[in-house]
Amino acid sequence: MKYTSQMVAKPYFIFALALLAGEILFGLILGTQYINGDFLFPHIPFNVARMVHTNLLIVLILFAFMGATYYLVPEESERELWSPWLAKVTFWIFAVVGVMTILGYLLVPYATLAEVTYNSLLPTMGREFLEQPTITKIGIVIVALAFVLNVGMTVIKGRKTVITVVLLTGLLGLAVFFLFAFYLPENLVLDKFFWWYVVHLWVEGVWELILGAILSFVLIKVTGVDREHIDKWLYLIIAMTLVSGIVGTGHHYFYIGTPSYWLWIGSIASAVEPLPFFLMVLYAFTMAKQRRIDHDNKIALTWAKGTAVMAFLGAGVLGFLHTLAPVNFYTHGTQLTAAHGHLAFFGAYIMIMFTIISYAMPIMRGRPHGNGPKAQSMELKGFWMMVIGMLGVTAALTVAGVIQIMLQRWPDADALSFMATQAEIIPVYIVRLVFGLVTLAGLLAYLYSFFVKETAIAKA
Ligand code: HEM
Ligand code: HEM
Ligand SMILES: [Fe+2]
Repeated sequence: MKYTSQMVAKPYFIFALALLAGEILFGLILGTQYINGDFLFPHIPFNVARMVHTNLLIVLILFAFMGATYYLVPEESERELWSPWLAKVTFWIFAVVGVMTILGYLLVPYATLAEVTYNSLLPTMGREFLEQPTITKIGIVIVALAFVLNVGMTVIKGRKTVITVVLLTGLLGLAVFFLFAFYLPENLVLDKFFWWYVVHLWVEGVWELILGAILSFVLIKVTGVDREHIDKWLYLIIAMTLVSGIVGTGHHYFYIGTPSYWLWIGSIASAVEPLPFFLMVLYAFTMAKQRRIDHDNKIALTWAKGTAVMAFLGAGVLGFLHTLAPVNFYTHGTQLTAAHGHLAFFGAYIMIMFTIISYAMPIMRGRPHGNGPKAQSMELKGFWMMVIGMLGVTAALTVAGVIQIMLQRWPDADALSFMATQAEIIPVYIVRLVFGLVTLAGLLAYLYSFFVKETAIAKA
């Protein structure tokens, strides 16, 4: 490791992985409740489990982004982090606030939680992904400000690279767009309109910049390809992202009470959105092919290539599937949406976390050449089990979505109700649950790889 302050990334990565285990566990609870609605009722009702599942997902990604940033920014800027102390303090603030919030969801009825946290003073609660009590949201803003300050000062005082500039732009965007979480108009259409400013402009806008920057950092390190080469690709990818992704927000404004011009704008702009994801696949594989060095950490490159492919499948292919207005008319809010949501989040943002951890963690543990072959082979098992597990979950949800549309949405007369339709799909939900268990087994194999001991001749 070049700079000692890079070590602050470690607790962020470890905590993110712990949260991931919790997230998947709650996914399995939800998946079981789809088959038996009374499972764990009244202790953990579906709506609470769902909130915990999705909130853990968002928070763990934020921890992973922060860890990745703290690791790569000193190395890119060629100087120590501006304030390692601040990075440690914000870790603990964020971790405590996060854990308290999740416990709040689980232990107190949501309405009571809103009451005791004075949601009435500044109402922000009650919307998907943004369920956090207002005080938690304020905590997130404080942590984000301290984080951006710390990283910003490091970048400004050090060497500026395309990677750090793109990363910082993405992080600033993340913080700015989160402010829309504090705006809760009474009008439901306006509420939804601005809700997407957070949700869409994060995952299909500024987070993609963060994704591109982290991917580029790891690719430079493990392939040894010239920085100039990497920079050109990164510019192209982020330009395509911003051109398509910002106006592409329109694909959420089709049938929610917004003007009808969004049907055209949203369809056309978002149809271009798969392009940057496709470029990422070309990018990762071209860099791997043109590599100048054979890094011993093979598995990190596997994760990098895997991220590009799975993000393209989840966001690009499954996103495009329902992004044109006439199609979305039938698919909106069905299991097809959930299929896309799962593979896109996993492929892009969970896998990029594994990519950077796979590269950085061995170095932070005193193994500059990566883990030994035994640990890497165990990690590879985890890779494939998680990838197959999530592809299976997604495939099952896609089938479930098609059945749902045919029974509930398509017929003009005799359409089944929502609940009657769900009852028909139960066999498919059993398949989903099985693949969910494969995903969990994959995560356990992955975590186990951290504890694999190498025999003496391991490093040839
Ligand atoms: C890292 C892996 C996972 C990620 C990234 C993930 C992501 C998500 C996301 C984004 C949503 C919200 C979907 C939407 O609003 O359309 C969601 C909901 C859900 N997830 Fe997951 N999930 C993961 C693992 C799992 C697993 C393993 C299962 C079960 C086997 C599962 C079951 C569910 C269920 C049942 C819902 C609620 C869907 C509904 O409201 O009908 N998830 N998950
Ligand atoms: C990594 C990037 C992406 C992530 C993490 C992501 C995630 C999600 C999630 C979780 C939802 C469900 C939100 C909700 O209603 O609760 C959603 C909806 C949607 N996404 Fe994505 N997405 C990504 C990229 C894309 C791309 C590139 C496209 C288009 C090409 C796209 C098209 C859509 C559409 C049309 C919907 C609305 C579905 C509906 O009407 O029910 N997404 N996305
Ligand atoms: Fe979107």
